[in-house]
Amino acid sequence: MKIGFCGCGNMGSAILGGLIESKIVVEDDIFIYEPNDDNIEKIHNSYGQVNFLKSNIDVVDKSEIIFIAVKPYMYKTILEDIKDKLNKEKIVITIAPGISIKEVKNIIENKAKVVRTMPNTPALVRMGMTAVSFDELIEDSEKLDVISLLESFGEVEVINEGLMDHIPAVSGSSPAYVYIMIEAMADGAVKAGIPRDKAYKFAAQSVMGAAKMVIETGKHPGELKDAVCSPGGTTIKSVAKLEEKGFRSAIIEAMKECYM
Ligand SMILES: NC(=O)C1=CN([C@@H]2O[C@H](COP(=O)(O)OP(=O)(O)OC[C@H]3O[C@@H](n4cnc5c(N)ncnc54)[C@H](OP(=O)(O)O)[C@@H]3O)[C@@H](O)[C@H]2O)C=CC1
Ligand SMILES: O=C(O)[C@@H]1CCC=N1
Repeated sequence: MKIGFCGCGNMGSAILGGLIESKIVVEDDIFIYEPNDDNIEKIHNSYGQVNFLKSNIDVVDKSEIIFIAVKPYMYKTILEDIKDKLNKEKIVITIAPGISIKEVKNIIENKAKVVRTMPNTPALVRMGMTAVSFDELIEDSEKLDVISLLESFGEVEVINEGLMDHIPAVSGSSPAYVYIMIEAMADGAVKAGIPRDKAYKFAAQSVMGAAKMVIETGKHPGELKDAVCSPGGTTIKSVAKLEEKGFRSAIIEAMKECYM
């Protein structure tokens, strides 16, 4: 499978890293156009055999599946640039919030098949969460190929495109909320005298373990929370303080802001 990247910054590099680490694609079959020299250097230092090309058009020419990994406002220009190199054998994968399959198909004049996704940066460590919606023209075998590709860097859920605008809040953007929480937990630990490097480890490992408990036990998060709260113990005191400070509603309100 020949995979192209039109742009390869934070999210493109995370997908690239996941694809290469999972070995679903070899470096030699990856084609990238990326104008930022710092990003090129970083990618080159990690994955020396990937092919850097001179334009997005060259990337499309060489690739079967193409990730458009640029900022949303650049999509229109880039899709217009590449459209003459597209054909029905090629699949364009979008990763931007707020851009529908229909809009993309209109810009490229229906010349290729389109897959809309919302990934997240933990793809880099193959712990990504990707939502995917398909163009109606995509055949079942092509859907399976795309899903396998996306699964190489994490979990995948096929969803109705009508829900796609709500996915950044819960998975595309949500790693940022968790990083803030880990940072805050580490600051609290440092305040109490725990060395900073250890503080990050305690905080991050606890977040990862708690997430794994939700996924692997299938228990309701509230039940898992109750199991941590001993009567009259330490946890219920911090839980009460979180409720007093509006922890839950802060998250729900933040998610509303995320909606495009
Ligand atoms: N970051 C994230 O967690 C997530 C991002 N996304 C989506 O991914 C997309 C990319 O975001 P992100 O990776 O964060 O952004 P970045 O800015 O990190 O990456 C975009 C890259 O595209 C490069 N670029 C600029 N112009 C062109 C061009 N004409 N052709 C090709 N590449 C170009 C940029 O270079 P330069 O720096 O020089 O401008 C940059 O390196 C966005 O649509 C975003 O919404 C989706 C899910 C999660
Ligand atoms: O902040 C953004 O707009 C992108 C989309 C999801 C995560 N990052």
